[in-house]
Amino acid sequence: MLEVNGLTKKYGDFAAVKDVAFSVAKGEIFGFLGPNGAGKTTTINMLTGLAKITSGSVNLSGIDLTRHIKQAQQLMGIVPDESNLYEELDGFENLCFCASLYGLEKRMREERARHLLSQFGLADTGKKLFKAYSKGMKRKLTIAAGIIHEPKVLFLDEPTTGIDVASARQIRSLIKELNKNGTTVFLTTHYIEEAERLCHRVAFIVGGEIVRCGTTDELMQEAQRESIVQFSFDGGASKITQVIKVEFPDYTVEITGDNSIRIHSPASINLMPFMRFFEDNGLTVFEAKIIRPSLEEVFVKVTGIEPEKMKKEKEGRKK
Ligand SMILES: Nc1ncnc2c1ncn2[C@@H]1O[C@H](COP(=O)(O)OP(=O)(O)OP(=O)(O)O)[C@@H](O)[C@H]1O
Repeated sequence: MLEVNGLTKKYGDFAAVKDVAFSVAKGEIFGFLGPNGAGKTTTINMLTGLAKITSGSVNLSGIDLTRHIKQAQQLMGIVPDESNLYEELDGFENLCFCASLYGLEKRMREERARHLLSQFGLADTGKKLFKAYSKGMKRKLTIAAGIIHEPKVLFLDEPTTGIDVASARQIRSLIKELNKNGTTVFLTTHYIEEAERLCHRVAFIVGGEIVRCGTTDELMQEAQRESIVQFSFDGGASKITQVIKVEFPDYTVEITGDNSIRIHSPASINLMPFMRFFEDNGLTVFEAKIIRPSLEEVFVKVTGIEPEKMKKEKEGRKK
């Protein structure tokens, strides 16, 4: 759906985005994750025709963006981080106006506007002026406006930054729903949990460069230095630990609760011998869970950037 090669943006001598390459498949949610000033907005602006490309190529569904931007924009929904809607129009009017820009006829645009207001939980506020909306409501209406013409690809710049937790959760599930219904999504975020929960594939961007790119599973494998399995069972953990250490001397055993332990190994762990062992010792296993590293661990390992710092910087700036 989207093929990007050698994408570069220079402001004078300063390269904000350097030789970036990636592709997004149809039906994917692809995320750009990075700290302040990493080049996320600059990239999304180039991909959507809002900023001039210094060099490189972008191909959207077979259309060369540098040559046919208007044609490509028909396929795009664009949701900037700062809303571009009109303060003096109400919710319904804003949506109808956006629909008219895409050439939808009156009956169709009113139908779409009503449908979207209801889908985004804004049906009661359709007659309220945009300037009277809360931040969360503003963001939701801006997203609704971005999909008024049912785009094939939706570009979202920091969709949940600076809004309340409940609205952010609602927006994430709306994005998932849109994606389930066939919309390909490209988003930027500085929230690691958001990238982990929402995206099929993620690129880490730092200093204008992609430093890693892959599915969340692929990225996590990199931080996986050992295999870990957690067993929960109906017996005392400390007592059985001594026996396990004798029976399985090659594994490290860690007590994680009164009735749970973790087995660590540099190689992959075969569960069956452990299940048999618990059974032979008269214990019932409730759960055997493979413990994986989080995307946060991977991000810190690859970039050396502390996620909390990244979040605080951003939240501070938005206030
Ligand atoms: N118009 C401009 N002129 C000069 N430099 C710019 C301009 N716009 C952005 N930059 C610089 O380009 C770099 C990337 O900025 P960009 O806004 O793309 O980062 P970002 O990852 O979106 O950051 P944030 O999360 O803070 O929005 C930054 O160093 C920024 O200062």
